Amino acid sequence: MTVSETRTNPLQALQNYGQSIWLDYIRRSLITSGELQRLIDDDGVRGVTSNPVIFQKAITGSTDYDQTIKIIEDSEDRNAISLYEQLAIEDIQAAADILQPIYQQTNREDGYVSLEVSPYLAHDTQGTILEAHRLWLAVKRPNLMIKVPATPAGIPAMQQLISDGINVNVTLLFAQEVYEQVANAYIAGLETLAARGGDVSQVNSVASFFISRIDTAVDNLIATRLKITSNKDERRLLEVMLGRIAIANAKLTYQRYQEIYQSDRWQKLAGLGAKAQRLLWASTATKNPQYSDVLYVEELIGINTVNTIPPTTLAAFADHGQPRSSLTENLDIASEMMLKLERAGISFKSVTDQLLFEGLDLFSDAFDQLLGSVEKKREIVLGAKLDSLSYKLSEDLTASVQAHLETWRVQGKIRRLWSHDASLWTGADENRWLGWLGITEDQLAQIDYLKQLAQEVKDSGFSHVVLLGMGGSSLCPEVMKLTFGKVAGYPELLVLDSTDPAQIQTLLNQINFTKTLFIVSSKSGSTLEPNIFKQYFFDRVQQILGAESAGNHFIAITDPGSQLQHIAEDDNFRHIFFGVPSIGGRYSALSNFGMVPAAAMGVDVAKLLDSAEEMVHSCAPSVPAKDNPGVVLGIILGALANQGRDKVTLITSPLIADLGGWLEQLLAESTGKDNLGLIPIDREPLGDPKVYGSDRLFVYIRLESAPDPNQDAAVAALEQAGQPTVRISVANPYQLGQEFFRWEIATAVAGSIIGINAFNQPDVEASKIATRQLTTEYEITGALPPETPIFTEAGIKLFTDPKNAVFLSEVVGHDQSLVSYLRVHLNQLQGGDYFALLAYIEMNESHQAQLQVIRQLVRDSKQVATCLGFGPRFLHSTGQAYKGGPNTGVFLQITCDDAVNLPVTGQRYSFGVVKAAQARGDFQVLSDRNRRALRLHFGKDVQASLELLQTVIKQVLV
Ligand SMILES: O=C(CO)[C@@H](O)[C@H](O)[C@H](O)[C@H](O)COP(=O)(O)O
Ligand SMILES: O=C[C@H](O)COP(=O)(O)O
Repeated sequence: MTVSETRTNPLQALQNYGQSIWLDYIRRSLITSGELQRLIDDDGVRGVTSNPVIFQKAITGSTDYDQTIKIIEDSEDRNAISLYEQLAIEDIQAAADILQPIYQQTNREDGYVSLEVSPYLAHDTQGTILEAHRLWLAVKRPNLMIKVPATPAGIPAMQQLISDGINVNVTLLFAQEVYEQVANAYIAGLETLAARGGDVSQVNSVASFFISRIDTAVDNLIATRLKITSNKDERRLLEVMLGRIAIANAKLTYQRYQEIYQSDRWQKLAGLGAKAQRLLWASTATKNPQYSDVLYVEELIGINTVNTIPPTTLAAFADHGQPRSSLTENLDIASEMMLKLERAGISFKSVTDQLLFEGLDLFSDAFDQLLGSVEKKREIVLGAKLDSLSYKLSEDLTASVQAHLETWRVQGKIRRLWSHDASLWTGADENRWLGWLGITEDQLAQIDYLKQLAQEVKDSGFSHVVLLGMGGSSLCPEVMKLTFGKVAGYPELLVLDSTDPAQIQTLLNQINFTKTLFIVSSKSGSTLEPNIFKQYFFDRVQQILGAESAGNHFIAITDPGSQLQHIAEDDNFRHIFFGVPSIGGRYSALSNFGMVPAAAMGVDVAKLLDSAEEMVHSCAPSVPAKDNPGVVLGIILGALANQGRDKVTLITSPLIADLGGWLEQLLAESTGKDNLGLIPIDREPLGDPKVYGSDRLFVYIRLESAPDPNQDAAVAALEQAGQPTVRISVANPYQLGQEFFRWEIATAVAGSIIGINAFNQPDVEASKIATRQLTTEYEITGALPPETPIFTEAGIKLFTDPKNAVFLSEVVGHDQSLVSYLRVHLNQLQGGDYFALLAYIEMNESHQAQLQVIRQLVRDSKQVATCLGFGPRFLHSTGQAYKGGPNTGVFLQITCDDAVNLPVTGQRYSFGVVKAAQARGDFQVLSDRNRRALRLHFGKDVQASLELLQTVIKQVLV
């Protein structure tokens, strides 16, 4: 090319027409490769815009960011949104620095880079204001523009931000009327700033007016009309509008711009140095290949405008663009075009309303994808440090799960969960029970007191720590004890959660009072069992060590202001650790109820909580449903329950088997109510696939450091047989903290899908009341109300409620025997039912083994799910679902005469009486709820009675 042939770059030439070209694109390599600088130098680019779609394409579709994600994650675990923001902010800052000279040379007219607030805030004025301020402070560049959508909530936010001196790019503008609101809000914002004595010349703003999407939408409507009309005039009218409405709309809006910024009102601000809010043409890539690829550049050139252009259109215009002052041409035709549109019966208002709606969705969807992709990249970096989850479901079940996942994503339900929205459940007081969402972070922030406690207990030379508590106050400590065992250098943890005198005696045989630290743990501080445990053990310690020293052997964990707090203060307990009132017992594992006993037994709680925090980040509100491990699990649990697969069968590696006990409470007590919910099936012996019905979901929690090959084989066989399965991999026991959190989220989500309040326990309260009536009666009369068995054989007495007694005796007829009664009772089991043994006897290995055999016999014969609970501990756990959940349980309660008599200090009743009252209270509520329940009462020789029962059951099931 000779010198004379050298032609000015058409992009550069646009400056001569008063138009600035910005680049509608950002990506890290654009900056690091020097390409942005080249575009500035060669093509006259004077600004950069970004949006959620642009960042989604940049981060999802490239490896530009992977190394940075690794570096960040290696130093400190972050959640997806915080990772994304760091990446985006780094890019925005780098682009702002490159554009800084233009910002200065143009006296702050150009040289801006835009960063959009979260699209999830489009309907939240205050949220947008806060987020914009946060991003403004984080980016720390004067040539930043914060993008805010032109929604009814976004416009007032923009006005406020302008008055705060923050540059704003108002985006998603389609309609002239909305533009006018935006321009007025901008002017009002500047007026406020001026009235406050602020420097209005420092603030700048653009109004991003979308172009091509209008033609796409209108052309589609026209095409539909053309298909159905043969009227020539109408066809001509319609055809003439194809590809012309967007430009007409922009021209008329530009005319309004000129009028507004010539007004007297504006002139006052202009006199103070204010800059007009320029119209910025966005969405200017041609979408219809039949139109010129530079249509939305060539036709929109005018003084004091900006066109933000994506790279391909930029290159096309540099190649063959023909600049001319086009915006003010043929305004009459533009007006006519808009009138014609209305005349043709196409409502432009409906089109622009719809475009705004779709535009918001598009950005939200892109943001979801972006955050999902960042989460995936984060998971790759974390590897086995994050427990993984996979599932195998039938096609139907998969479709149902996918549908729920999509609903949760589209309706922003994870964000609603994290923002404590009670309407996700029943709209009662659920919002008051979500404190567990933030507990891991809070605990880590004050980890020192847990470390100090661990050191103090270690130094004190205690041989045992005894945890006295029930349900939510005992099950996590029990998981810690059974998983971590005795930690070298620390006392051994023992957990007492039974009023069975034999069980208490077994504990007494294990400890030396002078070397034992007791932890009385009760959130409410008013639960019967921990209260009488405290009375008993405190009295014993006082007797041995004297009144002065006893308190030194006691720690309390309770909610502030509880009765237990006052008792602990009066008795000079060594420590009182507090719970968080907005965390219910079963969600309290990662709070002091789990962590104080764990620290006392020498578990590295900082390590456990750090690991849990990784799962918290994965379940964060910013992680879309399908990538959110807690939500995925919850949706599977909820969706399958709603289709009759409500028996959540837990298979746990031997070393972490006790997690099942904790999960039982969480799932059953949270969801089992209103005749709905999940029935957890824990520790049921594994069987051949043919012994299971079609009411199960199997969840295999595999400890990768110590898996059980038998479980592996059984689960593989179940998958093979088409049973629905979820697999969770836990690399090592310290990652159990992750499961506590994942399952809490999952339970809350499942509860929402099932449609119940996941945070109350109405039927547990009912049996507490029934028990209290009985113990009160005992205190007055010295005896529990008399009761008569319906049948007795070999020292085993049968009790039931009057209705069931009539039913049983009618069916049994004259053939009265233990075998007959049990046969009739068990014959009530139908497909979809479950069988539960409720044993108010000492929970020890030999009793468990015998009851497990009975359970397995019933399961194999009836092909129903089976449960085993020891009373009274299960009352604070699965008891809720047995009474309040689906009425599909057939219950066999077992009680016994106590061989040991242990008095409760200060009471007329003994522990044995309390246990008997609990069993009777439990039975009474089961009956009140029309459950199918039979009670067997053994004599003192429990072992022998269990053996007999096993024989009888075998005869029943032949
Ligand atoms: O709003 C601005 C600039 O302020 C742009 O980044 C704007 O988001 C984009 O031009 C559009 O989203 C692109 O839309 P489209 O070409 O996909 O229809
Ligand atoms: O799960 C909770 C149990 O019912 C015990 O309650 P608590 O911690 O208030 O004593």
